Amino acid sequence: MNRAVDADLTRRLTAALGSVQDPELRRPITDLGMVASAEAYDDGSAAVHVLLTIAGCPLRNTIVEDVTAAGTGVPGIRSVEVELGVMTPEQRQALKDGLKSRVVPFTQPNSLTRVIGVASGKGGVGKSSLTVNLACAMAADGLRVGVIDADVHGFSVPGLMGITQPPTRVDEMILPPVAHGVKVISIGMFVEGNQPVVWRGPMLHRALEQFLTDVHFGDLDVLLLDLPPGTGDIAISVSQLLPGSQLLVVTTPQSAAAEVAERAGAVAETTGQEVVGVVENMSWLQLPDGTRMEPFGSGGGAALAQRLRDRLDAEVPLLGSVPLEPELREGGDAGVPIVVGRPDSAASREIRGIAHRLAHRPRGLAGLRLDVTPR
Ligand SMILES: Nc1ncnc2c1ncn2[C@@H]1O[C@H](COP(=O)(O)OP(=O)(O)OP(=O)(O)O)[C@@H](O)[C@H]1O
Repeated sequence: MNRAVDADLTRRLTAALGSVQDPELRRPITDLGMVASAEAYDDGSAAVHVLLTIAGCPLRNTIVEDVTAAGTGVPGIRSVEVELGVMTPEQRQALKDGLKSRVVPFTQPNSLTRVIGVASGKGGVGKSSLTVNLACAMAADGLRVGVIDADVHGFSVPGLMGITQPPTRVDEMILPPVAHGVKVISIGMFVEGNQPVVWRGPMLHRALEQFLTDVHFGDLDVLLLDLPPGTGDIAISVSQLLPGSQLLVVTTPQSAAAEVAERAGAVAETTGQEVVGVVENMSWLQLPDGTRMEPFGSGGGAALAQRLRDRLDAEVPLLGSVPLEPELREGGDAGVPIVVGRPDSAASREIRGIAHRLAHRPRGLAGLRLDVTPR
């Protein structure tokens, strides 16, 4: 057959499969290792290989129907071929072990932690710098805050926070180092020196899952995730592992950057996540004579918020615009975020305002598990 894999459609298919639950185990089939492969093609067809736990699974028809319905529910996919296989004894054992240990505390019905993924369309717009500064500002405000550096290919959070010590291990549990009142975990704490991480989708998913299950953050008010730039596998994993999480989108005032960031925000359309707001970074530079220079133009943040509002049909505010300040970069290089080292600077004041608005924005119910039974 003359068809080619469509990567974007495949991501949407994978995200959609996260909504299919195994009828008996009541967990997403993607979490249970039941999806051996899933591919969507440029002719609108898709193929999903599902591994059943046992050969004569009585609920196989339900699974096939649910997978087909989830797949054909993705705009652009017209048909889904479902191939059924059976798990090997090893795969079944892994599933059983996983069911025992894999509990993500932040998705439990009684969890009060607000989880916010910080996303951007492309690299270098200041996503990581804003993540750590927002975290420090919230911690200074008395909130219990954790940060997961999910930008596994370009981890930078430990450096920005000045963390050099490795996490402490207690048996299976990992205790995150604390800096400036914030608990931080990063893949950078587990690799030797400055080695690049060359993991692909499933390993990234597993790494993130391990951070969420094995790292003991204790009770948190807010958990921020520094996501990799773009709309890759991690964004999908986050929505699957943390279905109630929200997204904060960072852009520069440049219109091209805002357009690219719109795609990152639009991932929310597929995953059903709430976009909690937009932050514009590098908005202006204050010159010594007091005038403002706008090296990256203006209006990108407001335009992006408007486009996301139209696209998602939801309220998406521009939460703030942070100026370009050399001290912000210097603070990052020194491991002392600017809100800690230079709290009176214009950038610090703006970031504190954003942190405040973010922490006090009412949390939507999208993706939350409610303890009610519909009649
Ligand atoms: N408002 C600002 N003023 C001055 N420098 C800034 C500002 N925001 C970010 N920077 C600097 O810009 C560079 C890129 O920022 P950062 O690493 O936070 O971006 P990023 O979007 O997380 O990039 P990546 O996704 O590639 O890691 C850094 O050197 C940082 O210090």
